[in-house]
Amino acid sequence: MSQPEKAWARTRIKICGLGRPEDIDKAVALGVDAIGFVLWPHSSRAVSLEQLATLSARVPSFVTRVGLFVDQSPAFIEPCLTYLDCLQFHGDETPEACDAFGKPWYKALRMRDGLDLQAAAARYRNAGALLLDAYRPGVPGGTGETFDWSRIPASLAKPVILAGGLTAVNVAQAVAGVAPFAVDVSGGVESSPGHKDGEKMAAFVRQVAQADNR
Ligand SMILES: O=C(O)c1ccccc1N[C@@H]1O[C@H](COP(=O)(O)O)[C@@H](O)[C@H]1O
Repeated sequence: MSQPEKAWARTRIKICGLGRPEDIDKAVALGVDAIGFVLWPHSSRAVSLEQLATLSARVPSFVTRVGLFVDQSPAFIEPCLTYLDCLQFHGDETPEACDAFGKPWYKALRMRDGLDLQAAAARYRNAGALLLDAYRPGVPGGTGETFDWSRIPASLAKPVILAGGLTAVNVAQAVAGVAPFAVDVSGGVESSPGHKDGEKMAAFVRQVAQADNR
């Protein structure tokens, strides 16, 4: 894989699927850029609206609170908006559906065979970024699986958030090979579903910094 030129001074980090106050405090202390709350109720990492209200209050200014949704109705999403800075759409949402909430958003795309990323970037033209995740039929995300990073074009009209099976072991290689705007990790920094592991989060953040030569 050739080394793409870095367009960013540093690789942003999002840790997703946090459900415990102590995990949020640790992630914030480690300097992550974004905290992800899974609001899709079928996930083992899902938080309720009440939990979202409590957990989001622990996140200080300048750390982005991201809400993850999978093909959910406006009636479900709207009450969550007060507690979120940005929306991650991880299903088959249309661009119009993503645009409907007056919040910054980005679109997750699962890297199934034949996916045309250039066409997707044009279609989701109002997205702040494209999050690229592994494809497993019937599972919308959070699989812990990687995909072939060489499928990502060197030049794409949207910033790339690289996700899918990232861990402290492979993230430096991912950052060097893809030069994404950001990396997103969930299962790779867990001790069990929904329970983040402080050491694994710290190792992940360290590896990204090293890959950035910071
Ligand atoms: O984490 C979940 O439970 C989840 C459920 C439905 C859609 C997406 C989900 N998580 C996102 O999946 C990617 C990759 O996660 P992993 O690091 O491979 O575990 C990431 O963007 C999570 O935000």
